[in-house]
Amino acid sequence: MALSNLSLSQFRNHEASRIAAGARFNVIWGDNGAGKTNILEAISLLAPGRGMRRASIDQMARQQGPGGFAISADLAGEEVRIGTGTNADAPSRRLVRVNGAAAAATSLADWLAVVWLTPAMDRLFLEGAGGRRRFLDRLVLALHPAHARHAARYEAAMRERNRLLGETRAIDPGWIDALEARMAEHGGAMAEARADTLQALEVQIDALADGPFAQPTLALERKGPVEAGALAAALRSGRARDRAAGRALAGPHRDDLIVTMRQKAQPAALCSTGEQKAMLIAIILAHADLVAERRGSRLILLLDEIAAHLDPARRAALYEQLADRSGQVWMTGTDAALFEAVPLAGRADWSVSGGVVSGVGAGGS
Ligand SMILES: Nc1ncnc2c1ncn2[C@@H]1O[C@H](COP(=O)(O)OP(=O)(O)OP(=O)(O)O)[C@@H](O)[C@H]1O
Repeated sequence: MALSNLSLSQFRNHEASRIAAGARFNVIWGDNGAGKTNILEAISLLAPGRGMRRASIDQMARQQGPGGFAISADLAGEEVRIGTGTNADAPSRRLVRVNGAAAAATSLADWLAVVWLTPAMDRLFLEGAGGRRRFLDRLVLALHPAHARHAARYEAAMRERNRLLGETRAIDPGWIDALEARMAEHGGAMAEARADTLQALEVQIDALADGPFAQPTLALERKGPVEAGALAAALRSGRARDRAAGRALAGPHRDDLIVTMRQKAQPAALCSTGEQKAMLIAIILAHADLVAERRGSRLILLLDEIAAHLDPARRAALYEQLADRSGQVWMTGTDAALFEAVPLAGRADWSVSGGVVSGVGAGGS
């Protein structure tokens, strides 16, 4: 599975970019601000969620354009075209189409899995749990496409419960019971999918042992019970506390992914930037193996500025490891020389300047 015929129309600084993507590697280079990351962000929007920048959708249409934007791509070998975007008259409303028919954004996970590493993730282990949870959920989604639907329903029920608990007028307790039952059902499914993913990842990480990348150990820190019945009971008994806090204090929306470097038995936050990045790379390589084993080659990897913080030996090792796996990889950087060691088979290179993309042949040849 790979994206082909990627099209960006009025998206960020791209007026109309068409990319006849390489089946394995797409290497994008250009100066700062050229529009490289914008291409990866566009691809990330072909998956459920807010995309790799978590930007608000109404900032994405090209400022100098007519309003609204469109992104689409063919799924090679599937005769399916997926697309997303907005209309000028409703700039905050994300529309999704599969083969021309309107679809829910969560349904995109049925088609392909998109996982990314971005420079902002250099701080993943140093900042709050939200970023780590989102990273984990991206990995989970690739194995459990229904995770997006469960998360969306869980969050909708939680928001409604938070609102009701904040009301000063008397609320029918049956209404809150129903919302808690919904949170417990979908939250239980989320917890199960996360636990399954972590367990399976651990096995794949073991199999990577002695590779060039630091070995991470993954664990989940939870706030509250996991099993649906116990979660429902915890929500019920926690109403007064949650009312005072203004939000639900127990549930999978507060899970945290805890990463430790095996070799040094050291929390990721204490490791060097390069070691942290190496652990993230080990996780995504192990994850790529897992996805290939369970779902075939449905993975699209977006590696923004991937060469930063990697010495030439680790860079070469990464390209070699990626070449040994299936799935399509998109990489960006400011300098073509950073990608010399990327294999030429299935590779296409693109130079970007001022939002205009030019194909330059594999390896710049
Ligand atoms: N809605 C928009 N309309 C027009 N241009 C936009 C919009 N949003 C962002 N841009 C422009 O896109 C450019 C940034 O593109 P992008 O982030 O893809 O850069 P990049 O090539 O990855 O650069 P770097 O190497 O610095 O990360 C900036 O010039 C920014 O002004």
